[in-house]
Amino acid sequence: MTIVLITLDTCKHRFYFMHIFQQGLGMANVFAYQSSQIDWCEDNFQFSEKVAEFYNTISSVSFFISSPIMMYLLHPYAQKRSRAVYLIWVMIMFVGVFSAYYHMTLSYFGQLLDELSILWVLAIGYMLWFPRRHMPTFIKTRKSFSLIVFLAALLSTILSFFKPTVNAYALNCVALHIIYVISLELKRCTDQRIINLAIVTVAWWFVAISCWLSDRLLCGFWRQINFYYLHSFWHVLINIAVVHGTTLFAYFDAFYEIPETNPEVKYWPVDSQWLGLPYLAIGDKDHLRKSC
Ligand SMILES: CCCCCCCC/C=C\CCCCCCCC(=O)N[C@@H](CO)[C@H](O)/C=C/CCCCCCCCCCCCC
Ligand SMILES: [Ca+2]
Ligand SMILES: [Zn+2]
Repeated sequence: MTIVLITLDTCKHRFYFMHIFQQGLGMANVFAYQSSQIDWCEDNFQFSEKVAEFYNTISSVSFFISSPIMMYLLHPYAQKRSRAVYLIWVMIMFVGVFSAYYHMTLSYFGQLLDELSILWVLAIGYMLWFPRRHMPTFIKTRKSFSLIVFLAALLSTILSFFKPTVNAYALNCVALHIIYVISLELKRCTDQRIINLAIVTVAWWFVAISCWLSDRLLCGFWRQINFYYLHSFWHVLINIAVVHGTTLFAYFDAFYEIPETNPEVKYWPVDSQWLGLPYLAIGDKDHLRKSC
């Protein structure tokens, strides 16, 4: 009897919460097609009445192509360092699924799933890779740093319900902080391969964010020339930037935390910076340690 009452009570609160949630947004149904307050430049329902933005939906698939490849390539590093490396890429697969669902429906629920999954990937990235020596001095261990990041992500999750239109801009600002951290790391780095990787990472991000901003802010212009694919380009370009960025942070992390493994950046399938995807390999030979 008690269990039934508790269940009924929880359900009542859940419905009450959903009611406030929907009333607050002035929407009939958060799952409904086009209930999101954001609509990307691409024409809606061009090819099917089930898929709102076809190219934006299809390009989201790129996240679940890169993720299994990176999990496979990073296997030796994850074994030595932490299984959380796999978690990052599993979460990025979820980002891909939620992003596809969001662009397919343009629902408010889809938007939140997309944004919150990105927020939590970033949070796990910070917990795992934020360089120890740049942590505030009052934080003594990675465990306490992770707790603070966790609480900040939790608070941001709650805040994200209040003004949904600013969430994406706020997430993009985190990328600026990541670039700042990269610049701090590069100050003590003399390995030209790593410096090149950092430059290429920021370059991919720059092209990606230019597409994102242009799609958001200059849609009128792009529509005039019937070219509204910029957000789908962003999906692919940010995916490439994330592959490069995560490899860079994995390298910094391994260099300081597990130096005995001789970490080395390699490229797959061809070991060329121009033709391959970068990943962190665990070295099997002694090579000259450069300073970064
Ligand atoms: C100590 C730092 C550790 C860094 C770890 C980096 C981990 C990677 C994190 C995030 C994955 C981002 C995946 C992007 C998904 C895009 C889905 C999407 O398009 N969503 C849009 C709606 O469809 C939405 O408007 C976009 C919101 C903004 C997302 C901002 C992502 C920031 C990505 C940071 C990338 C870092 C790469 C290196 C930067 C120089
Ligand atoms: Ca649209
Ligand atoms: Zn998108």
